[in-house]
Amino acid sequence: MSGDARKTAEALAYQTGFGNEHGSEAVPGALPQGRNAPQRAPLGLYAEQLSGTAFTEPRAHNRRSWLYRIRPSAAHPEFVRTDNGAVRTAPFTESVADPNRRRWNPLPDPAPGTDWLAGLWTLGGNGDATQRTGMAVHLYAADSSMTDRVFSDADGELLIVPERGGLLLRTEFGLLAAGPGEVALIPRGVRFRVELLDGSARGYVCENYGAPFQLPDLGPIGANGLANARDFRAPVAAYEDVEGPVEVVSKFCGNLWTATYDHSPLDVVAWHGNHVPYVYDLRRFNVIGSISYDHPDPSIFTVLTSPSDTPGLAGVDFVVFAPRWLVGEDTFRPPYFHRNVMSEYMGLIEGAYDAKASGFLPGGGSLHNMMSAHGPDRETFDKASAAELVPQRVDDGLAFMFETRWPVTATAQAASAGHLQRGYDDVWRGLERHFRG
Ligand SMILES: O=C(O)Cc1cc(O)ccc1O
Ligand SMILES: [Fe+2]
Repeated sequence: MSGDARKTAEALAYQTGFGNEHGSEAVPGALPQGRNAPQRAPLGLYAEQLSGTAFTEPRAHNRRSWLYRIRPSAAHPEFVRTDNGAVRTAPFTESVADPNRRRWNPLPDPAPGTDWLAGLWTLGGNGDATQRTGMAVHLYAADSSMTDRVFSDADGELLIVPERGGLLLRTEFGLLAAGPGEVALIPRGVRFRVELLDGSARGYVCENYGAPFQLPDLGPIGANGLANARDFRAPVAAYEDVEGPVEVVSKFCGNLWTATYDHSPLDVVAWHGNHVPYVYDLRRFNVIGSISYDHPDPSIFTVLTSPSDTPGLAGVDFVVFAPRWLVGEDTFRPPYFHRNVMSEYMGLIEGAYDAKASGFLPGGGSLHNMMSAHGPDRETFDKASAAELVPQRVDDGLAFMFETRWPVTATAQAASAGHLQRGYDDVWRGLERHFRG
């Protein structure tokens, strides 16, 4: 995008807090006071509710916003099917679920003229979007801004994890900028356009079909810690008053549908509510870990969780491995060998990850499915077993994990991708026998 977009991103204003009632008006007086739906909304605007949860869900989980817009969203022609590109949706039936450990290199560069939506490429997932359960892992690689088109996803919310290149997200609620090291959360159904701040962009997306992401409970940690609510930033209202054809692409039950509006649907002049997009800087994560011995389970690094109907069992957790100190005494400090009933997709935003000496690349990813054995590679094991246990700062990388209760089935394109690494099993080859009876 132009330098103008960069300047816009730098000048962005935000309001802070996760899950609270935000409100904003781009024009003074546009936001009704004391009621949601006055007989005539201020300034001739149309009032419209956007519900992210059922009307009747418990107050603590209820998500909805009221939008005050130039035209109601209902004023549109028929949606028709359009090419799904490389976007796939659960249930994933193209291939069988595979117990093998898998690792991918970054996506190849996109063809010139690929925008964020055209550059979305589904790796796999689980559940069923029509049942609002499960999740999908997507990657994106783009070299162009979306122009004259916007996207929204009825199938789930989108957690966007940039790895390269800043994104300017123009949403119904206003503007957000997210670059590498930050994440953006776009709630189900919210319309947005992605503009590139650095000429090209690459990253990951967790599409969460299930309950909206929330902050994890803190239990004995106390009232503060992990991702602090006040570090989430929501936009302030900013609207486009554009007459002319704008394509609205909507993902609905696994397919992309398109309708051409005669105006920009990013025409919300004021809004209030808690079904809102956010940006969060992962470097603000308050990392908590062991100050005595042993390597804690990575749940201690949970940024956001999508709960299921079983307490403690997440449809998907978003977990970050942020810079931290390791001080464990008589402890094997990197991630341990393990087999996990949960399935783990990992990505790398920059640098390296402390369980893998090589081969796990920024922009790449690994999939360790339900019960598949994994952990430190041989080189990491050998090094960490012999390391002198002085306090050690781990700050040479930023990795993350989408951890989900169901196995992840890869799409056909992921299972046969040219960038799928061959011989990943070999990283655990040569782990020597030390037991002498
Ligand atoms: O597999 C991984 O690298 C993720 C992970 C990290 C950790 O610190 C403990 C368990 C775990 O699954
Ligand atoms: Fe793991």
